[in-house]
This record gives sequence, structure tokens and C-alpha cells, in this order.
Amino acid sequence: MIGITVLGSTGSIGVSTLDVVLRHPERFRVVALSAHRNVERMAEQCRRVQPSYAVMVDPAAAASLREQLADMPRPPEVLAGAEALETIAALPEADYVMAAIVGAAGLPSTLAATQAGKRVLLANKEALVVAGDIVMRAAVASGALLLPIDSEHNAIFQCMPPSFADGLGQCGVERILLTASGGPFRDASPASLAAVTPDQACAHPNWQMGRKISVDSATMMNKGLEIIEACWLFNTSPAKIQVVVHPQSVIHSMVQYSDGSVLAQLGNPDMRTPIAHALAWPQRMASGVEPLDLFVTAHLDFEPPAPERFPCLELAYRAAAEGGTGPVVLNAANEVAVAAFLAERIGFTQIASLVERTMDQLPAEPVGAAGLEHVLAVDARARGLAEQGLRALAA
Ligand SMILES: NC(=O)C1=CN([C@@H]2O[C@H](COP(=O)(O)OP(=O)(O)OC[C@H]3O[C@@H](n4cnc5c(N)ncnc54)[C@H](OP(=O)(O)O)[C@@H]3O)[C@@H](O)[C@H]2O)C=CC1
Ligand SMILES: CC(=O)[C@@H](O)[C@H](O)COP(=O)(O)O
Ligand SMILES: [Mn+2]
Repeated sequence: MIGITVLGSTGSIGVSTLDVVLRHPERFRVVALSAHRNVERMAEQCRRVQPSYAVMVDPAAAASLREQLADMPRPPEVLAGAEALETIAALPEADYVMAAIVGAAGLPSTLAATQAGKRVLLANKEALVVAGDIVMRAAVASGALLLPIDSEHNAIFQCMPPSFADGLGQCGVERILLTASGGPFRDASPASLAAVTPDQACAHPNWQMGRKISVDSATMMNKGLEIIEACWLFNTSPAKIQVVVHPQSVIHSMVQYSDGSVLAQLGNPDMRTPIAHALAWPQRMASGVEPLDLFVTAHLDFEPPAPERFPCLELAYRAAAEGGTGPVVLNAANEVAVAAFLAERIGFTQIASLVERTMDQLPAEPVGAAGLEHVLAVDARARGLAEQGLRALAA
């Protein structure tokens, strides 16, 4: 039996993970679950999968969960607070850890799982964006296996030669073709974007996802974060990654080789495929996803991204080029801006303005010997400046 901890189990990726895991009860046992404060969904999940531990980051939510589960014959041990995430990420009985917390809040637990040498199923892209060097070094030191869950990176992993870690050039890889749907505003006029609502921005044409990543897809910041994520996972640079807008999200990304071959991974847009891939790797197992019917798909279209509509993509290229703490500031400012947009405090186009303003105020510097401590300090400073920026926008 493989023991698995699911960090962020109440979210979109967490729910899909439990769906796949519960299809294979002979193979997996859920050891621990975590959420921020969604007690109702966590209580339902605990009754269904009977984990040994359940973490609620919010202490009041933890108290409420304990009460709600008191009638279970063997209720899980309910832990409270952010530190408990690191505890369940490193449990000896957890062989695999699904890292599916949204945002930089997932970094400490993703890192704890990596340091503990787990198979880490990495959905939490922000952890690599803000601390890619630290996480990748920790994986080398502990022998942890990082398997990408992000659909594009999972596709790239599937199309890479087995020896890709030796260097892409050495194994004949010319470049990565990173697909992007273009989101709900792919065809919108730049002038119309100022007035779009959170619900419009979250209405992704192909994927059902949490609200933060849905907004990132609409601004194409998601693709920017994914370029940085790919650089860390595949030890390459943005120059070797071409963004290809592919509105159907059927090809999940491609790898181009020096002999002219292009390998692609295709499938219906459903995250249970990459989740099942990473759970079973190097084998394959059923995910519950409908097989792809190319006669229904019929068309696969491709176009270059439109920079005038998607300034966030350019800001991500800038942060990647700056390196060091550049991506930390980019990500922190984006998290503040997206939360403000979802709360209707700013407009859609102000997301990019706020990120740019924060990056201008806090120039990138090398990550020093303090490592994670330095990253977290810059993250906090950038959030503070972005909050000030919000107040300036409101004045
Ligand atoms: N959804 C998708 O299809 C894809 C997602 N990803 C990545 O996967 C990650 C998760 O995305 P998604 O599932 O959409 O997100 P959701 O918003 O749906 O879920 C987020 C999860 O994280 C928990 N959470 C939120 N804030 C905190 C916090 N501060 N501390 C601890 N836990 C917290 C939530 O708990 P609660 O429910 O209590 O709020 C929930 O369990 C993101 O990094 C995203 O970029 C990547 C590719 C595809
Ligand atoms: C499912 C997934 O991996 C998302 O990151 C997806 O890629 C979002 O779609 P966009 O291509 O629109 O950003
Ligand atoms: Mn993706």
C-alpha cells in the first residue's frame, strides 16, 4: 500500500486527486488531508477516505472539524496551523505527497516533502517560481522525485527523453513548445478588458480550476509562471521555451528535437490524467478520463500570443531575466493583485499595473545564503508594497 498525503485536498486539484486515488483502493491509502478553512468539504472527505490526520490551517476551522467528526468510530487527529502542513508533508507513513495548496503559502510544505525525500506530485507551481533553486537542490540532496502535475509540464515530462536531466542539448532537445489556451479573453479587444468581472475572468474555456489560477489564465500570468516553472523542472532558460496559443487545450505541450521531430502529449482537458500519470509513474493506470475522440475534436489551431492584451506575460519574462528575487516579487504582487480583483477592489487591467509598480519598487537581488528566510522576507516586503499600491489606486 502506498501512503499519500494530499495538501490542499479541498481544492480543485485535491478533489481530482481523491477521485483518482479512490479508483485504486488496493494501491493507495490516504494518510493525511489539509485545507485552509473549508470545514464542510473537509468533513465530507474525512468520512469518505478515513485519513489518520486532517489539518485545518485556520484554528477555528480545526475546532469546528473536531466537533463535526466526533461521532466517527476512528476520527482523524485534527491539527491546526500552518506548521502542521509541514508535519503531514514529512510523515514517515506518507510515501507520496500531492502538493496542491494554491500560492506561495504552499512553499514550506512542498519543501518539507521534498526534504523528506518523498515522491512529490507538484501542482503548486508558485513554490518553484519563488524558490526553484532551493526546492530543486533539496530534491537532489534528499533523493525526492518531483513529478509535475501542471498539465503542460506533465506533458513535457512525458515527451522528454529519459536522460533529460543531463542537459536538454545533450539529448537532442531543441526547445519546449509550451501551449496556452489564451483564456477567456483570447479574442477580446484590449479596451474591453478594463470592465470584465471576476466571474467572467474565472470562466475558463476548457478547464475547471480554482479562482486564483483561473484569473492567472485570463491575464496569461499563468503562462509566465509556467515558463519559470519549466526552467526549473527541465533545467533550461526562457529562450528555449516558445509559448504557442492553442485554444482547444488538447495538446498539453510539445518537445521539439534536433532531427525535426516534435513529440506532443494529447488528451481531454481533465487534470485526472496528469494526476494518474504521476501517481502510477513509470506505469500507467486508469484515471476516469474519457478517451480522446479526434473526430469530435476535429480542429487543432495555433497562434502566437498577443503581448498588447497580456502584459503579465511580459512581466514574467522580465522577472525570469532578472532572476534572484525577481520572480518572488512578481508572484507576491500577483497574488495580492488577483485577490484584490476577485474581491472587486481593482479592475482586471490593474492587476498588471500593480505587479509592474511593485517590481519597479523592489528591484531583484540575488538570493543570499539565508535562502528560504531571504525569499520569505522579500515575499513579505513585496506583499506590503503591493498593498500600499492598492491603497494608492483607491485614493
Ligand atoms: N486547478 C487546476 O486545474 C490546476 C491547478 N494548478 C495549481 O495547483 C495549485 C492548486 O490549485 P487549485 O486546486 O486550482 O486551487 P483551489 O483554490 O481550488 O484550492 C486550493 C487549496 O489550497 C488550500 N489553501 C488555500 N489557501 C491556503 C493557505 N493559505 N494555506 C494552506 N492551504 C490553503 C485551499 O483550502 P480551502 O478550500 O479551505 O480554502 C484548497 O484546499 C495551484 O498552485 C495551481 O496553480 C496547476 C495546474 C492546474
Ligand atoms: C490545467 C492547467 O495546467 C492550467 O495551468 C492550464 O494550463 C490553464 O490554461 P491556460 O493555458 O489558459 O493558462
Ligand atoms: Mn498549466
